[in-house]
Amino acid sequence: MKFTKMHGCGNDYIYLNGFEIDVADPSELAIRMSNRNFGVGSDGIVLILPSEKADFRMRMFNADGSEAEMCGNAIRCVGKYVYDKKMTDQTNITIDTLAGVKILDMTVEDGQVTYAKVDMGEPILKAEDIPVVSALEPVVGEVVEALGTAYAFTCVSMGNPHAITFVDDTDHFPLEEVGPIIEVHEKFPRKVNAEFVQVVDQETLKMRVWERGSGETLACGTGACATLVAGVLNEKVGRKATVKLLGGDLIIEWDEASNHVFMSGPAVTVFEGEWMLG
Ligand SMILES: N[C@H](CCC[C@H](N)C(=O)O)C(=O)O
Repeated sequence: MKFTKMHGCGNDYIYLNGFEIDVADPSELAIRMSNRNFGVGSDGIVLILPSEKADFRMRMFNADGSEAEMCGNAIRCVGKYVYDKKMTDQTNITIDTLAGVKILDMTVEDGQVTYAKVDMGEPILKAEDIPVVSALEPVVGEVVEALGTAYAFTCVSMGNPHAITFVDDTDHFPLEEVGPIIEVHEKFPRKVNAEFVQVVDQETLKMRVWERGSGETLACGTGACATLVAGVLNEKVGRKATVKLLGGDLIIEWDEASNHVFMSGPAVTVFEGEWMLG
């Protein structure tokens, strides 16, 4: 089975063409292909599929096999995939996801997509829709304890759940210890992606992320969007900022008039491969 390895800011996935192959159990396949020793190695897999509602549809599975509602870094790569492989000749396309239909505006250089701006839709702020067990509305300052420390989280969904807290120094934050505890905390009925954010200035945030189902990744597109929203709700940043991640930078804007969040960032194809393990 052919696959394409791509990444957005180092958040790397394996892309499978659902127009050509049929994957019987994508959850099980995600676990095997994502394994960095016995498989290809990735943060998960992404299926590119036909759609009745949009130009294409995507399904995304984390490294643990769980299916996520949406993936920001992956959707930019899906746009690149379908354009570069001439499945479309349009640079403005729509992609259906479990979080709804998203609109991409792609940049082409030398005949290939290098960058995309994605309309990620409106942030979801009601506790029950995120979901998070909280009496707060919006959920700003929900305290969650981990290893004896009380963290004040702001919770936002971009179709998938995020919990954001602000720290002094992301480079030296014990993410490997704290992240897994927050991910599965009882306050998050569908688990959560946990973002740890350092404010550099009114237009710049540094973020590390412990992703639901994948652990620490080098970047999280939906997480960067949720982080910007949390930054605005906490009056720490303006409505447009650069989110600096371990794997690269994303430009995020929460447009006041439309209430939509826009994410801009790169998409890279690393290699094409052949999966031999069934
Ligand atoms: N782990 C996430 C899905 C991938 C999100 C992230 N990689 C992105 O770029 O948005 C979740 O279970 O909600």
